[in-house]
Amino acid sequence: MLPTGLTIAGSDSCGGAGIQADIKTFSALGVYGMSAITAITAQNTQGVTDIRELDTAIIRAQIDAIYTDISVGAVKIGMLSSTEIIQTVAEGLKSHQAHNIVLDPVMISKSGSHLLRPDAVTALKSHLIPLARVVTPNLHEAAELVGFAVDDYKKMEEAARRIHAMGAGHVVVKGGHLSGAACDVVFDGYTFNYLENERIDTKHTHGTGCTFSSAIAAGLAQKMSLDESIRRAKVFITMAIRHGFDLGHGVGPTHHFYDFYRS
Ligand SMILES: Nc1ncnc2c1ncn2[C@@H]1O[C@H](COP(=O)(O)OP(=O)(O)O)[C@@H](O)[C@H]1O
Ligand SMILES: Cc1ncc(COP(=O)(O)O)c(N)n1
Repeated sequence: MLPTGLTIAGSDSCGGAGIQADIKTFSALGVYGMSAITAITAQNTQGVTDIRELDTAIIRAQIDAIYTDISVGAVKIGMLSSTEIIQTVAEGLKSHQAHNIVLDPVMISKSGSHLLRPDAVTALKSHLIPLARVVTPNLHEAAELVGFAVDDYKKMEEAARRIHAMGAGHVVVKGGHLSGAACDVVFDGYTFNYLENERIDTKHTHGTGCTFSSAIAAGLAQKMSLDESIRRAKVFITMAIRHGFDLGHGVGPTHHFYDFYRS
């Protein structure tokens, strides 16, 4: 039996982020990928041109269809778009006693489009953060969650502390948007750890957050410890960025299958 992972997220038509990035990541790391799609984006490497939220009944039906038949090793949550969708996903996961939930609190695409309505941040905090084994905000998302600018290591630590107090098991505040090293702050409720890596000089970072969070979920599905899952995810995202490529005319994707194609 392969370990199994479920992504609950939006579809990215150009394949670098969202559901598509998550399933590629699961597959590259040896996990059988499944999906519950929350919204469809018309998107390319230059931007998002349209978004359709799916109705909550079909979102809940996808979650129920999977959990009533299949044992799910870990869940990655990405784009949720609205308060109603957040409530539906939270109720669905609770009713199936879902475990190993990795919450990437996706808010704005790299090209600047809202993937979460600004009024839905409160619902994300009250309904989903308490269900998460780990939450992985970038600097902007951390700032929206805690209400102050997060732009240096001290503020990343303070933000991690506050998000942990909202009920998350672990918090990883990603430093992909810092100047200098690509260093993420990990907080387990007691101590801070730093995942440090040199910054790769590239503009092709479409889907980095999606890929990193689904790589953490893949590790949990494979019964790795959370710490080990986070460390392997950091290696995976670094290598995927290193092999990122020039697709389209804008911000290209990372290469999820860099290792497979090499061999
Ligand atoms: N240029 C880069 N070089 C190396 N690592 C990066 C780079 N950009 C992002 N990362 C890493 O990729 C992961 C995703 O972070 P980030 O890009 O901040 O997420 P998001 O896509 O949510 O904005 C983090 O581990 C971050 O440190
Ligand atoms: C459907 C969808 N979900 C998430 C993202 C965020 O992408 P990134 O990981 O680059 O911040 C995206 N662009 N599209």
